[in-house]
Amino acid sequence: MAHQTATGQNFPPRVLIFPFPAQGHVNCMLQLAELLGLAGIHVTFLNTNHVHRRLLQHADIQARFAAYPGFLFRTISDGLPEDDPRSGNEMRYVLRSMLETTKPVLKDMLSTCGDILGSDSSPYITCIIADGIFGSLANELGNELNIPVIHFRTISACCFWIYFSVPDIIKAEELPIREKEDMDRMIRSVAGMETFLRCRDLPSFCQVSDERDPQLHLVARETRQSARAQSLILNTYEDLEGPLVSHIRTHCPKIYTIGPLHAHLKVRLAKNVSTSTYTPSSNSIFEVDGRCMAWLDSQPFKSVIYVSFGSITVMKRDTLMEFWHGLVNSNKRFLWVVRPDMVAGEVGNNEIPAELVAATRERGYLVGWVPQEEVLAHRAVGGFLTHSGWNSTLESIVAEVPMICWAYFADQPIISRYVGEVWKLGMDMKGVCDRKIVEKMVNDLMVERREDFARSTAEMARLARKSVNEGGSSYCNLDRLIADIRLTSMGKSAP
Ligand SMILES: O=c1ccn([C@@H]2O[C@H](COP(=O)(O)OP(=O)(O)O[C@H]3O[C@H](CO)[C@@H](O)[C@H](O)[C@H]3O)[C@@H](O)[C@H]2O)c(=O)[nH]1
Ligand SMILES: C[C@H]1CC[C@@H]2C(C(=O)O)=CO[C@@H](O)[C@@H]21
Repeated sequence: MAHQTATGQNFPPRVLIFPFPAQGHVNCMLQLAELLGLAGIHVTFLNTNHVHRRLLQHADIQARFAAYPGFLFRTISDGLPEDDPRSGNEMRYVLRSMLETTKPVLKDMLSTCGDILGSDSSPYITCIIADGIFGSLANELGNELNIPVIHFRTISACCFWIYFSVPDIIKAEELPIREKEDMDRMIRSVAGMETFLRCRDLPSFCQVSDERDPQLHLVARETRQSARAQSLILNTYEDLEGPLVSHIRTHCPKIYTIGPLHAHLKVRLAKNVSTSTYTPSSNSIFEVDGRCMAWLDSQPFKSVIYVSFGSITVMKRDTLMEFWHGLVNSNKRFLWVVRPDMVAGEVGNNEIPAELVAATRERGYLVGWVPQEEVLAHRAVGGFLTHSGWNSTLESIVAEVPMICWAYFADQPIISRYVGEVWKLGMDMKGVCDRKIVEKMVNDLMVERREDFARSTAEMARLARKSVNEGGSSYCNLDRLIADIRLTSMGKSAP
């Protein structure tokens, strides 16, 4: 369905997709972009210069997205110097910088979008799908320019709901957390989580000792902005987070749960005749090293624990060494992603003990970045030691791989609580890292409790597959989203 401008010309809808510039956000927003592209919607995907340069370097995005008529990549500055670290806790500064600098630039681009953000066949942005963490910025732009705004929040519904409930938690005097307080203290004021939410499970930005903490207020404020957007997209599925989504619906009535997006995309690509000749490939901003797949091929069935802490985590060398000793002492085979920028530079002894080197040579494999979906789907992988990023969690669920969760920051502590306590898909190590705990948990996951987890992971994966296949909740919700984008685009014309 095309929309008609004041001059009577017909153009297809054009959606501007604008992710926060981190792997976990860009990844699933590119998956959504591809799904919209498959439906014939024209997309302008707006990356920061930094992310776009890395995507061009490490992924085949240009060729892949050229298959979708009207698909455009455009870039914008994140306001930081090129050599800014953009990892670990520094990511908070990327967010701050963008909230401070992006709006006027983007407004300018949108006001002249016939040239900059559009193409001849669809010159105007008819709908904005912005990362929900840019909630206020997107809503303001939408209001000023009269463009409908949809938020896509790339975190789990459980984390979204806690951010949304921050005013209630403060009102109930359950935040802030006083110094030296018992982190096992229960938080009772988040609806639906009364029986299992402890201080230590709160997203890191909520674990504050001062209720005026700017980080706390930033995430709460941006999250609440989603109630003012036209609608909200979540990368989750009803059988996983339905009860939480119902709570969110009391404030944000129009929600599309369309995940797990990576599995959803696979289903829709397989159905599409014109794209069935190619398989979905990487959206990586790191160089993918696929050589570990041959190593996995030579390992026994479900014998390998896969270890990865995602794209942002930075840890001290001491923590890395605890993981390493724990993995080696578990006597299990391991495949471990150690990004070149993952270990915080520390002066000191950089020598690796001989027993670790020998054991790693015998039954381990260290690599800078892997094709994670393929790794998790490999028959040799029997467990995942993860930082509990939301994409990794969904990928593990779909692959039926049980998890050990070591949370680093942001939404990860609440995801790890859900994995361990609610969904029973693995064990929650939280932020503690001790070689004895690593060794014990790896053995529990891979041996002692293997059968229990095999049942729960198989069931949750079955429900995930059901949701993204024809007739499933995520499948139907995506169709609804596409229809709504077409409808709201009608009548939208030049700015
Ligand atoms: O060697 C690797 C390691 C990871 N990945 C992929 O990288 C993505 C990582 O995403 P995620 O697991 O969500 O972790 P982060 O990169 O840490 O993502 C950020 O964004 C997520 C979505 O908002 C949040 O849930 C996280 O807490 C936040 O840190 C996943 O798709 C992985 O498949 C690879 O392809 N190869
Ligand atoms: C650096 C973090 C700021 C917020 C982002 C986020 C979110 O709540 O949307 C989750 O984790 C991090 O990627 C982002």
